[in-house]
Amino acid sequence: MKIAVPKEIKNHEYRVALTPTGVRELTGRGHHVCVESGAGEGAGFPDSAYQSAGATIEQVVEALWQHAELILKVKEPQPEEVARLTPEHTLFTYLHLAAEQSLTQGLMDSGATCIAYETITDAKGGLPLLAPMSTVAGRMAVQAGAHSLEKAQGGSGVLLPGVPGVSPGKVTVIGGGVVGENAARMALGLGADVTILDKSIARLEVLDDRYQGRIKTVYSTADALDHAARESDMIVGAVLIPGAAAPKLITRAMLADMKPGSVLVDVAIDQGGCFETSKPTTHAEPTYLVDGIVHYCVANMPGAVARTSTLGLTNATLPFVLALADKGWQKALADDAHFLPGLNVHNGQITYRAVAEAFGLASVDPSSVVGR
Ligand SMILES: NC(=O)C1=CN([C@@H]2O[C@H](COP(=O)(O)OP(=O)(O)OC[C@H]3O[C@@H](n4cnc5c(N)ncnc54)[C@H](O)[C@@H]3O)[C@@H](O)[C@H]2O)C=CC1
Ligand SMILES: CC(=O)C(=O)O
Ligand SMILES: [Mg+2]
Repeated sequence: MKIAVPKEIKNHEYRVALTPTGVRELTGRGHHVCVESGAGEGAGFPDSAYQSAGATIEQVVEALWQHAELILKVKEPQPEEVARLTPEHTLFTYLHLAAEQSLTQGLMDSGATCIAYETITDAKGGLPLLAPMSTVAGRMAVQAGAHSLEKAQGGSGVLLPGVPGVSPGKVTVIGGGVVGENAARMALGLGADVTILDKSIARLEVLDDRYQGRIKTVYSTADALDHAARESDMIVGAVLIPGAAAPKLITRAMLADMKPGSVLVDVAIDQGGCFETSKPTTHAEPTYLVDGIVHYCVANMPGAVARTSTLGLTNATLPFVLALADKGWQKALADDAHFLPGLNVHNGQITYRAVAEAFGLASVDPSSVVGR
């Protein structure tokens, strides 16, 4: 199969979808891999490393897309990339469509087959291609939030660990999944006073057992959210309803109850964000103020630590990439009930129900598309 790896073009996105190690696996099976010149540079992989692994290097981005059957990316396609997609392409990348109607429409109009990393499942009920980047984003959320608490960043001037004689800062994490647990772990390590809110009692039980009371767990209700807004120095938004738009849990009215200079870190921004006042920001300008509250809403947080993130992401994606290359998308998805929910758009139709529901559109069952 002809496989293409473009250089990512989103603001400050330095990850790459395939490492030279992955190229070696693919070329060893007889596939042809073409990498855009400089695609791996930001993650520490020069063109020469890809060439040594058997890839060809392409300087002209249009030619790279034109000759490809399978396109491997990291971030959702940007408008100029959507314009390059055709019905002959299979695209494998993060999509987060429920947050972006124009992208969804663009992918439908392209006729391409679009498979999202973030809706592939596993036998344990997890999201194995989202989890490594959620781990990174969760760990980064607290360092980004702690920096945002500094006065020069518009923050309240609270140091999360406190000092002897001064109480630590309070961190509330809404959603105790992969992002939430990793954020809480970092906040705990810094010495903050940490609380996790979740709708899942089963998940709160796991966290309570794992952290033996060092992290407080609270069932997420409107009252609990009000309390969190009043008391917290930092709130991390980490909820997910797979494939769907995030619920708005902290409203604009609640900002008035927060301490001035407190910080909201909305990691769930890639699914539209879980705070009413969130809007996507970039690494170039990561924060903004609303009613005196600092908002950090970067939608590609792991891109900033591209070396670690690329290695973590590609470890998880490689088995799926190999299946797509060896079998073609239809058989690869038909053979694997956990890979199948990755299919979001095919031949102009939405094949993931929560995405269609977000826009009041119809969806088709992915099984019917792959003949499963
Ligand atoms: N901004 C960025 O750079 C990145 C963002 N993310 C995003 O972070 C979000 C979280 O991802 P994961 O932790 O992997 O998901 P997860 O599925 O592991 O955890 C989500 C948790 O939210 C809980 N939840 C759902 N609705 C809730 C509600 N109303 N109140 C309280 N808890 C609720 C669930 O019970 C679950 O425990 C996703 O939107 C994901 O796409 C992930 C990686 C990078
Ligand atoms: C999950 C995601 O959107 C990211 O890693 O950028
Ligand atoms: Mg996005």
